[in-house]
Amino acid sequence: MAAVPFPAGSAVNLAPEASPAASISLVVPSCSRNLRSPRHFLGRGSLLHSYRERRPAAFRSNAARAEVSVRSQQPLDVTPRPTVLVAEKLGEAGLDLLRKVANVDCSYNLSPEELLAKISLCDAVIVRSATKVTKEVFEAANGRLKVVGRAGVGIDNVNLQAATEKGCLVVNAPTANTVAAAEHAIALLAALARNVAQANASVKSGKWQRSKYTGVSLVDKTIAVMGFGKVGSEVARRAKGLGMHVIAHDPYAPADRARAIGVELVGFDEALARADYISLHMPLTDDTRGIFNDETFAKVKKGVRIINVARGGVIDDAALIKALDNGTVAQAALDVFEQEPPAKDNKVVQHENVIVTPHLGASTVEAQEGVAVEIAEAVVGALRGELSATAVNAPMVSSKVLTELAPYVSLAEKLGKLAVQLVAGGGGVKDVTISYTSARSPDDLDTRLLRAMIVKGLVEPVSNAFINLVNADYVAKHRGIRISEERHPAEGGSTQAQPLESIAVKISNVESKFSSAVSDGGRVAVAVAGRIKDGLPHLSQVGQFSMDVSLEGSVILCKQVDQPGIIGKVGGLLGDGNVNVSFMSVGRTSPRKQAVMAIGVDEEPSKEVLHRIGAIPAVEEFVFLKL
Ligand SMILES: NC(=O)c1ccc[n+]([C@@H]2O[C@H](COP(=O)([O-])OP(=O)(O)OC[C@H]3O[C@@H](n4cnc5c(N)ncnc54)[C@H](O)[C@@H]3O)[C@@H](O)[C@H]2O)c1
Ligand SMILES: O=C(O)[C@H](O)COP(=O)(O)O
Repeated sequence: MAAVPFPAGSAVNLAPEASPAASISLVVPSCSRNLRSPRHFLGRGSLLHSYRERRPAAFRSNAARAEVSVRSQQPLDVTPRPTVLVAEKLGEAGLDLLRKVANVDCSYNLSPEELLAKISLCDAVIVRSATKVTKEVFEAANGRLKVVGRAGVGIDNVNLQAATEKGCLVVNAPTANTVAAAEHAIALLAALARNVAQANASVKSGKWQRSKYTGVSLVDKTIAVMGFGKVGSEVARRAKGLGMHVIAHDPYAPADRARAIGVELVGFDEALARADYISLHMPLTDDTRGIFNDETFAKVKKGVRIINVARGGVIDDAALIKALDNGTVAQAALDVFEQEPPAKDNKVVQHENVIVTPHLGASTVEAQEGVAVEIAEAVVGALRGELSATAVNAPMVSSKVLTELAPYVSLAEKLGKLAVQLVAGGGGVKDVTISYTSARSPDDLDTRLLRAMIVKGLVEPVSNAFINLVNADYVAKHRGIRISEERHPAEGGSTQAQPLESIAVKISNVESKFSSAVSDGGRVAVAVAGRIKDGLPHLSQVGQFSMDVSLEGSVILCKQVDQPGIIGKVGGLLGDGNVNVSFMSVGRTSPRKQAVMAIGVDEEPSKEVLHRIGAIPAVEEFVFLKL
């Protein structure tokens, strides 16, 4: 240990000298720094942070409120309440949850134009299946809309691509209406087999046609469940209870789940060929749109009965009419339609062998209560910046992983910010390599969050883009930034308990503003690395110079000829300029040769102070970097 002259009260920490990793650190005690919770890294850094930035007026009014509040000594709420538009009917329990944290605007049955007009005033919108959340809606939101909550399962009415591009999180309520949908499928199955709907209408019209409405039995018949997910599995269980043979087709369903319920998983064609009843439970996607078409109906058992509680678009209507007319399909029961509500003269709806319900699958009292709470919790969590377990367009990161990665999330963003500021003409970043040094096996280290935050750090300082976990990969790709990730085993000192020893960010094929940041044996690349020390992000490497600077406030990097008195001179100039130094570290190649000094500062030095630092004869180059 050696004393280094610096303002009184500083703690001094000298790392062992070695070349080129030697570093001398000066630790200036600072006020206590509370580690923010993971949700705040995500929230302030992504969702809520942007929400605040984009609402200066709201903040001005909050500042005014604060003043009044201080004078009158009333409790102060300085956080503006987000606005949640509830565009379709939602259960009271969900609305109550929302109202605790947000201004809730229940505007049902908006026309598309009315939705476009309202959306820029909303931080979140909650819809069911009737509201189309189109690309135009995301554009009209003007960056304010941060969450779309789908109070149900199917998200085919939300333009996910547009949501992702705008960094808008889409969450759904995937579990609360499962049983209701399965029960409705079974209700339609039984009604179809026993002509309940037609017979009911007939009796009410004064007729008594017993032989006309003779039905067919369910017991011992084969039902093919197409889409063996949540609803499909519940339908399968219930169909087995009715004494049916249940087969299922789902290219992605695990065989053990099917085995556990006693269901045989089969290929698409085999399901068609064997089924007396076909019940549809797959989502509407590009792959499933019109999957029941002329070709498909040519493969079914003649006289098959079809139940669709999934999505109308899965069946090609024209093909279904033909199949009904020629007896290939004996009957169909439909809860869902390509266009909802269907036109009055819709031929499928009007067909005598078709029974219909107006998209009632999820419409039970119990399901709607559950869905309302499920979606309200997801939207409130997302507005707080928490990652939702039901996120549709963002990686799901468990809360355990989130908690342990929290400090690294902040480090990652700061390293991205530092690296891009070292690039001369900041916009030309194309090749980025992220290196994670960890004692853990790659399977135990989820780096998606860190990669997203590095992209955020890289792109936001040099653009007006808003980046979060939802759109980081899209933005990087869109800007032609190639991100490669490397993992290196930790060399020592770090344990499995610690997720990472260090993170390094290297930008290749760029010119550096600060030549000492160049690494890669002289090839053009700027590189910085950092680690977590005492729970806080620290800069540990710039180019080939090792150092140890707490990454708070801003950083001055200064390359000089290593000689006595430089640290004092720079510190003195900063002190004269009323700039508080939080941390200082010197890394050098060998004594009295070149050194890179990193100085953490709480305030931004004036141009005059920076100029005077640059004018110190031993200083060869320096750069001021904002964090
Ligand atoms: N009518 C209603 O009110 C109502 C209510 C709830 C759900 N739904 C709809 O039912 C569908 C299923 O809901 P869920 O909660 O079971 O969803 P889920 O995601 O749990 O299940 C869907 C299953 O379909 C499978 N699948 C995907 N592509 C397939 C294909 N090409 N062939 C066969 N299977 C395929 C998936 O692997 C998955 O297992 C969704 O479209 C949903 O919108 C409708
Ligand atoms: O996908 C769903 O959850 C169902 O189709 C229910 O839709 P709904 O919320 O409009 O009833």
